[in-house]
Amino acid sequence: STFPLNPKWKKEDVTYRILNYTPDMLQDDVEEAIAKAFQLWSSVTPLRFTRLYSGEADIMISFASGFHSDFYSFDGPGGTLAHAYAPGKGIGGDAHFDEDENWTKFTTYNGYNLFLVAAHELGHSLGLGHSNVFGALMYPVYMARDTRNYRLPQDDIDGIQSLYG
Ligand SMILES: O=C1CC=C(NS(=O)(=O)c2ccc(-c3ccccc3)cc2)CC1=O
Ligand SMILES: [Zn+2]
Repeated sequence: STFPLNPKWKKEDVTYRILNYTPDMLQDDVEEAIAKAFQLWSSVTPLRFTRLYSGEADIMISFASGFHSDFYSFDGPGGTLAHAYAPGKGIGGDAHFDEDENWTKFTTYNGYNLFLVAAHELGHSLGLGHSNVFGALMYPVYMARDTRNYRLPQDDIDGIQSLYG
């Protein structure tokens, strides 16, 4: 399902920028997790994602804790892990990750896999809502799973292609 009014990017070239980093991971691992999350979506759509290193990108990615100058403050460890805004100007498309979580590149049970959570949140940044299909990437419950050669579930492919196919 998609957000009401079905906002989507009206272009195929979408830019992103990583504004800051979590101390939980190597910067290279953060950049790789984000790039791989974007690749999941670009591999099944005409969308192309370009990383910017300054200025205003469509999708601004940041780590923050507690209040971080939007209306959805984070809540410390646990609870909300991240949130993202549907496509649009300004904060539209942006994705925020709760720095009070333990972010990891591995599939462990005492941390959240950044690639997996980013892939989910970027689904929202592209206009997807939640799926009711258990195991779908856009299913609203985080489940640790092997991410080494993770493939986008069919429900998520159908969802994104209904917007950008
Ligand atoms: O858009 C939002 C806002 C906050 C939510 N709660 S969350 O931050 O605890 C969250 C829960 C599950 C996920 C998730 C689901 C499937 C795969 C990867 C992550 C991401 C964030 C759920 C969510 O998707
Ligand atoms: Zn979600």
